Amino acid sequence: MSLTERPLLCIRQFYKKYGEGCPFCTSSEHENPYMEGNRCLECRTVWACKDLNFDLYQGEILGIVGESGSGKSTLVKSLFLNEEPTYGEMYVASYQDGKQNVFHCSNQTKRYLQNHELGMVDQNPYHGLRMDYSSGGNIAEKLIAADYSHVGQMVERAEELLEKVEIPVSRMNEPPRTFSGGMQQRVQISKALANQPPLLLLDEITTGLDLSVQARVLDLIRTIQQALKVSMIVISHDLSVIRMLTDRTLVLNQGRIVEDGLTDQILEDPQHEYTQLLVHSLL
Ligand SMILES: Nc1ncnc2c1ncn2[C@@H]1O[C@H](COP(=O)(O)OP(=O)(O)OP(=O)(O)O)[C@@H](O)[C@H]1O
Repeated sequence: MSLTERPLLCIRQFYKKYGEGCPFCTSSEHENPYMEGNRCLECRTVWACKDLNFDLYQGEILGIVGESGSGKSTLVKSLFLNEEPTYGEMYVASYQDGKQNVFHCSNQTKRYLQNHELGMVDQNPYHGLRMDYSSGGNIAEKLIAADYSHVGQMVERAEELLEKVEIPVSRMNEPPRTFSGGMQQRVQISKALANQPPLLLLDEITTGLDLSVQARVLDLIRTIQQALKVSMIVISHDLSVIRMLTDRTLVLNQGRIVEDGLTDQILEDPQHEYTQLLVHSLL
């Protein structure tokens, strides 16, 4: 894969706390005696993400792996601009030449970025789709948000997208609630791709699916990535998903990045004790 020199996305000094914080837990020391995991024993604030820094390059698939509670969902919600970080910077190369911290933008600008620059597939299709709209209607909603107005063009684009995710176009008028879990995830993927975002966020997208259905969804993601060269961030607790999809991986533990590197290297020769436990399935 050829990576351009300039990252598509930069995250700097990203922090998210739930709670007020206190002088005991705001210390940046790694071995803070007032902390139990990511929770402050004094004020009970949870530091869900602490000092995260990373870049994502054009066409790259970056994995973020960690056990339950390590901060993955908190991070991805902020990357999709649905949640304010406590502190931090996010730069998107295609917006203001990558010079504006988008966390500080107005809500209107954040909506613009969600509609034009970002796509998100939620672990729960009930959060990502309107279950009572038709599948085509779900895609049309995203197309309208991305400034499409011509009905014929929207129908054509919805058909094209459903074909891409292997949903029969004949089922375009059916609501996702009548679909299987794997089909619902595929409708979510087609909706997320509708505005041709340069960056797609995938949050635990195979959770709750049968193994064979999981394999089909993962295959589809790979095919789409190869065809469209869209950059992706894949959040998962499942190393087989990370192994199958990603080029590079960040390992999150209690809100901090404890290891990062090429996925193959991390899986074959993990350096950090936590990654070693994760890789050897001891967590
Ligand atoms: N709204 C909230 N209020 C308080 N604490 C929260 C809130 N949301 C998340 N947390 C805490 O932040 C930490 C990180 O949670 P997060 O959901 O980001 O983890 P995760 O890695 O995505 O876990 P999972 O895989 O189980 O979804 C956890 O300790 C969680 O309890």
